[in-house]
Amino acid sequence: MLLAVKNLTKTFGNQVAVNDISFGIEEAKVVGFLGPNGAGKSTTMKMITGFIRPSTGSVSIHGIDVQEKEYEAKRLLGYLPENNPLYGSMYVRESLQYTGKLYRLPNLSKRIEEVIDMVGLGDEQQKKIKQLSKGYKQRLGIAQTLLHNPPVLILDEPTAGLDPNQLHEIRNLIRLLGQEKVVVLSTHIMQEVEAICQEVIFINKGKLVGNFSIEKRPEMFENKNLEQVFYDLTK
Ligand SMILES: Nc1ncnc2c1ncn2[C@@H]1O[C@H](COP(=O)(O)OP(=O)(O)OP(=O)(O)O)[C@@H](O)[C@H]1O
Repeated sequence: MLLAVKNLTKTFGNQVAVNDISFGIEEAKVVGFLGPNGAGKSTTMKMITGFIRPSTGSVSIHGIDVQEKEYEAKRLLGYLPENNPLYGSMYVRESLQYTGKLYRLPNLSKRIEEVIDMVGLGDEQQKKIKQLSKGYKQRLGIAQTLLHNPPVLILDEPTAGLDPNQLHEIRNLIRLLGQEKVVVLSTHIMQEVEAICQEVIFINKGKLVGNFSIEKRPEMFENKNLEQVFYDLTK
């Protein structure tokens, strides 16, 4: 199993933000992680990536437990948090060098060239991060998640706030990445899910309420579109 999430629960005080969520992903694909505001998506993603500890439950990547073997597991994961924090005063390349050094990557310059090319940052690579538009900041965020070439990517709202052209390009990139990696992404745009995801996971009020392949939607939900399915599963 590339990604196995078992009985994950997170409580904050007396609020249960994530309530006994389990799922597994066996092969490279793009999986949409969907649910209303406050459903527990970001909290689940933070637990998957070892960013916060679950109250109970476990996550493993390629069989490596994220809590027990944090550093080993993190090498297999790329994480783009919501509102990805970046150092505005760093240059684009400098920030990739910094991330690459944290991972102690060999042949770092060559790898930086590759990811700059992959995410389409070429024309902006000489700039300082604070000079980049939102779309290019997202591209840099994705470049950072790709640098160590992990088999699992967790992307929290990677297309939020992008213009239509940037949306198109970032979606194409995610689709391409999904051919060789597990990509779990959260989004509120159902058209985006139809366009790039092979599987969806719905959560509502901290609980998993649906997990199915996009292909099966018509037969499972009487030809309802994904927005109607979203409404039915989370109302
Ligand atoms: N550090 C925290 N302390 C207390 N409550 C928190 C904390 N982080 C999240 N929560 C609560 O947990 C619940 C789930 O939040 P989460 O951010 O995971 O939802 P989400 O599905 O990602 O929402 P959105 O779509 O709005 O980003 C919310 O009620 C939120 O207020």
